[in-house]
Amino acid sequence: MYKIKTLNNISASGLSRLPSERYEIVDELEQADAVLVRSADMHPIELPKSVIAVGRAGAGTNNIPVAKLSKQGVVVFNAPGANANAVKELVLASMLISARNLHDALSFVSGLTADHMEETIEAQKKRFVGNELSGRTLGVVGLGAIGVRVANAARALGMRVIGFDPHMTVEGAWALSSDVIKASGLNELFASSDFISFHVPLLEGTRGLFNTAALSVVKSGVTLMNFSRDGIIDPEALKQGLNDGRIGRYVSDFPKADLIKHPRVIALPHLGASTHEAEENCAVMVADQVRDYLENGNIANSVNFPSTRMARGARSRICVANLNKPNMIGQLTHVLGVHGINIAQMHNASKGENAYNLVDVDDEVGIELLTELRGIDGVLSVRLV
Ligand SMILES: NC(=O)C1=CN([C@@H]2O[C@H](COP(=O)(O)OP(=O)(O)OC[C@H]3O[C@@H](n4cnc5c(N)ncnc54)[C@H](O)[C@@H]3O)[C@@H](O)[C@H]2O)C=CC1
Ligand SMILES: O=C(O)CCC(=O)C(=O)O
Repeated sequence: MYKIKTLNNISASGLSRLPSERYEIVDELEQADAVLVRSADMHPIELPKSVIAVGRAGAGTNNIPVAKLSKQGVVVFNAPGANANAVKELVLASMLISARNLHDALSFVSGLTADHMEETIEAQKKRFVGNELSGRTLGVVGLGAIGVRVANAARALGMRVIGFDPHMTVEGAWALSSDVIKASGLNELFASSDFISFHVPLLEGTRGLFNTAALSVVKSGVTLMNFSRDGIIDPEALKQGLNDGRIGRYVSDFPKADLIKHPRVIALPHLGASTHEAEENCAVMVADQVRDYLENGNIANSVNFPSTRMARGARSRICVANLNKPNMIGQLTHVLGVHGINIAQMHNASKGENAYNLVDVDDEVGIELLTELRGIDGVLSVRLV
């Protein structure tokens, strides 16, 4: 029986992919083989040795100590693109809310009384006159699963779209509307946009991507949309821009106590991926991936280990995670040879500092062999499935 611990609400459709004859959702982390998580902060959590996989039912993995888990051979999965449409739709909503002053208009109406209501509305509506999106420029920072969808949807609304992503994938480039202008750098994007939307992961290189230097080049009154992570926007630059009006609106999915009441701020409670569809898509994708890893050792959409898949072709499968350094395969196969084990089929792949091997064998595999494999310098984990 595999034991799964959930650290957040995981959609029932996802959990139903783990059949109850073979899977149990447990209360105690100490018993778990795998963890399913959304936004819970896992940095302070010490995972027990029993946990071999973490499935993030979402895109961002900055809430997970990925580098530390890699050293323990724990495979971290996410669900790339599974919630991208939900975020795209909220970005479109936030552009419309900002451009038509809907946030202020709604609170104006909710403060009205029945007395002279119609006259008051007709007299006051000029306070909320807005702009149309068509013809305005949207800058998209990060053209991955979400950014590409946002850029294409904005083009369909008649906007001019300029994008920046130094590491764009070939798939992303194929999916992006050919009308989207490629910015030569962030400054060009910042200087020419009426709306700027951020869709990058929070990494050391993206922390404070929007800072005082960026503020000095933006168009006055620009709308910033942050559905990425709080750390992407430098707090001092943000406050300065909001107070002097260079930032006309800041729409954020990551509210900060000192800014939630600021008249130029529209703060949402991290709602980007909160649709039934996205929650289901993410949970199903990540549950399937974790299941295939637990049962077959296959890896798909891991952020720390390479995608590695091999159809089952023999009696037993040995799964070895190791550091990506010379002579690891030589040492593994040597140990198998010493134990008289013939390899039926084998697959090796690497990703950054880590590598992973699936080794199918027809002979019986004893505990001594597994212990010897675990003893090889650079081996992170060994499993028999
Ligand atoms: N508000 C919410 O509920 C949600 C927020 N997110 C956030 O959005 C982020 C992006 O999500 P996806 O588009 O699904 O991820 P993705 O991995 O498909 O796309 C991220 C893109 O950012 C690009 N990038 C990285 N560094 C960059 C830089 N310095 N400048 C420009 N581009 C850069 C990458 O090349 C990649 O194409 C996630 O990491 C997460 O933090 C994602 C889903 C829901
Ligand atoms: O699960 C959620 O609601 C958060 C989604 C998110 O931020 C992400 O996928 O990166």
